[in-house]
Amino acid sequence: MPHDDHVMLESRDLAKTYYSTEPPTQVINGVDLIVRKGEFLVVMGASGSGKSSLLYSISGMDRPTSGTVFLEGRDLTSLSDVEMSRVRLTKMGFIFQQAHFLSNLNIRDNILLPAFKAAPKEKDAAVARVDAIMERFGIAHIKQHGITQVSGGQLQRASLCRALACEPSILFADEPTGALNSSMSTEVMEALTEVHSDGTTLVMVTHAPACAARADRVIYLRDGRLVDSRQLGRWSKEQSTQREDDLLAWLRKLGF
Ligand SMILES: Nc1ncnc2c1ncn2[C@@H]1O[C@H](COP(=O)(O)OP(=O)(O)OP(=O)(O)O)[C@@H](O)[C@H]1O
Repeated sequence: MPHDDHVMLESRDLAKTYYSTEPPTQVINGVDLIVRKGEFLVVMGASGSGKSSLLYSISGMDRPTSGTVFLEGRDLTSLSDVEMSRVRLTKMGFIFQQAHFLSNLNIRDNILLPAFKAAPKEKDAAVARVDAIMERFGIAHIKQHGITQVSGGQLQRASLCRALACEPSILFADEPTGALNSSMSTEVMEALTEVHSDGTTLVMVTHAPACAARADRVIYLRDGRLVDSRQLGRWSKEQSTQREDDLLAWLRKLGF
């Protein structure tokens, strides 16, 4: 099938079974998904429905058991581990619930690490880029701080800066606000909304309807199957309450 230039990521008949359990657990079951360039897609579903497993399988953090994943038309499932690592480093950004920063490095050096690894000969350019990103997301003043000297919201904004340091085509976020209080959560969602407005494609797993309401589209998983999808269109602050109410009504119908 020829590649459609508007498609960033596509999975076809994706399945994932964990064989470490007895009996093996099939957690993703025949997921066909298309993420368009510039789209902000949210994955929702009950706990254990397979959201993180889907995110890991489509982002090359884990290998699906069967099916295919294409990033801008390139079959990721056929890549070697080394090739896949390179794609993750240069084309993808990741944010998790916890920051996973090194405690012996300050915030800025943590953010710089992947950029230095991706292009060791272009360190000056990486420093300039990272300084600009930190300025933009309001954390330039904590550059030299250790990771225990900043708030949870600042640390997640630092995670976002690290994820953006290599200018990824697509950003994957797994419960990025899961460990934050509501004001810090809003802070991080504001930053993600900005990243999306810049044109970055975003795929985010969340349990929080208020965070999901910022997406262009929400998909719903049940027992590893994609059972429904809701198009929300572009987020705007004025319509945020209405969007959240609509989304909640849809989620309740699905048994969320
Ligand atoms: N490495 C693993 N080995 C075995 N089983 C796993 C593994 N990772 C996840 N599972 C199981 O797969 C199922 C789906 O897990 P997953 O984390 O993808 O769901 P989720 O929807 O993201 O859940 P939550 O919302 O609680 O984070 C769960 O039953 C989980 O226990």
